[in-house]
Amino acid sequence: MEKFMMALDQGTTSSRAILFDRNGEIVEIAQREFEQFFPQSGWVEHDANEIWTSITACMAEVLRKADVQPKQITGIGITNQRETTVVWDKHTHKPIHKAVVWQSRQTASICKELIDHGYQETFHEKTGLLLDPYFSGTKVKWILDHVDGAREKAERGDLLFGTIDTWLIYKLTGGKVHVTDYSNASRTLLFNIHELEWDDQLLNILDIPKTMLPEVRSSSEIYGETIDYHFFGHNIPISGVAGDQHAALFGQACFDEGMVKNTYGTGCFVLMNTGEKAVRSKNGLLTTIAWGIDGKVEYALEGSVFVAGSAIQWLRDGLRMIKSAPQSESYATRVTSADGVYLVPAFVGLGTPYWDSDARGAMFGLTRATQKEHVIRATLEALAYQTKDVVDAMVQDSSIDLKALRVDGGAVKNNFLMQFQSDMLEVPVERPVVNETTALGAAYLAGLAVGFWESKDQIRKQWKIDQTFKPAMNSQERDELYKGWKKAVEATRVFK
Ligand SMILES: Nc1ncnc2c1ncn2[C@@H]1O[C@H](COP(=O)(O)OP(=O)(O)O)[C@@H](O)[C@H]1O
Ligand SMILES: O=P(O)(O)OC[C@H](O)CO
Repeated sequence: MEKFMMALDQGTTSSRAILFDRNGEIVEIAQREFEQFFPQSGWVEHDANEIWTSITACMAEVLRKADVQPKQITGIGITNQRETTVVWDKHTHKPIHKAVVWQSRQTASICKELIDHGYQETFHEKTGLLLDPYFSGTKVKWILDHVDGAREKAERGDLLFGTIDTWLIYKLTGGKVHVTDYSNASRTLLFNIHELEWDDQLLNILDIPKTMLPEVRSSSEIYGETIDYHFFGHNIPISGVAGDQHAALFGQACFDEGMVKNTYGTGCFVLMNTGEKAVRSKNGLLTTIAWGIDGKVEYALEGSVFVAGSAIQWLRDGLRMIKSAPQSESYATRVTSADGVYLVPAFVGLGTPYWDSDARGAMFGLTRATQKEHVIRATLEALAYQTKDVVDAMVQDSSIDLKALRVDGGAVKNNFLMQFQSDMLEVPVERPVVNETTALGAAYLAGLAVGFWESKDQIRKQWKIDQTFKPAMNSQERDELYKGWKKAVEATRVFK
């Protein structure tokens, strides 16, 4: 009987269940979108129960579509939108508030207060992160401060906290297992990434009881089994967990120090493997745990760009210049340049390396000759410029020269973007055959723990290139274009 691994990829806008075979190839996919809640300007929330039901629906659907029985699933790997925060009652298993999503800015004033108290350095030193509403710690505090009676319940030990991986494992195991992995813990602002434990000082500052926190485990081991009624009478081991960007780094087989991947989805997330060294950034990068496996953790440097593919959605839904995201490519290639137009998509502020949450989007260089083709091209180019900003910071911080960039995510189908990216970075851009690298990474982590795959070497061999884009632009043109981008970003930041 043929066996498979199942990956659950719980993303910001949709949930997916994907079956992989032993070659790391996709057998079947099921996907469900779920509702986004925007209760106030800048706030983003999800219904954690809807996330759970979307996942169980995907699990059932993928088995049905592939005509695969639960007993053919050797293990489950979970990967998730990171930082998004759920707090639930451990007796009823019910969330006490909507999940506060990573994009949500509702804890901006908590962060500002902590910065004013001079805590930035303490948090940065211990967690590798910044005091920004992006991370979970201040979201947990916000829920405890805002939900009636929550703090008393938390202090009595009745509430549990989890990122989405933790929430899904808890539900899949019928409330038996409350765990997370190193990669997800390293995004909470509560975890000491050097000592590898929850940090009492940070918990005190944020007033979060330790009893709420999950146990932190490696990214590849058996955490527990699904209870049988979720799986039609069969218990399946859950054996791999990683945050989605970390799983993508793993799925791209970036196992060696200096290897870099960029995922072009809603945002762009660039991660560089820095091996067993936690490199401290001087340029606004985050230091994060890539994964824990084989008894040790490895680290990564990360640059987070908040708006990337969502700028293409804005061209489609906001400006109505295109009918679909792929159409952006044909418009962009109808002109030979953006003709001096720059679009800075700082719609929710700027992430790495600027960390300017007050910046807002802007367009520069317009003339009477500007056409929509130029605007569309400038928007695609902005994804590549933002990536270059991050990669330049990474090279400086790590003193490692970039040899190639491995890419994945929805927007990498855009050949114009990939070529322009290679031109800007002056290195080959490598697009793999399997674009669902995040899910593949989770499947690999889970598969290694249950012997479905033998070793990282085997995985390395399974990684295959679909297309390599090589730099073709002359250096003077490139430097001039990039100089214009830098000027545009500066001007954007002045206008607030
Ligand atoms: N051909 C394309 N060119 C440019 N952008 C694209 C293209 N296809 C998809 N996208 C963008 O990619 C994003 C979807 O990628 P995906 O990896 O599914 O994102 P996420 O996991 O963040 O939801 C969308 O924001 C969409 O605008
Ligand atoms: O759900 P995605 O793919 O947009 O990823 C979200 C990131 O994990 C946020 O840090």
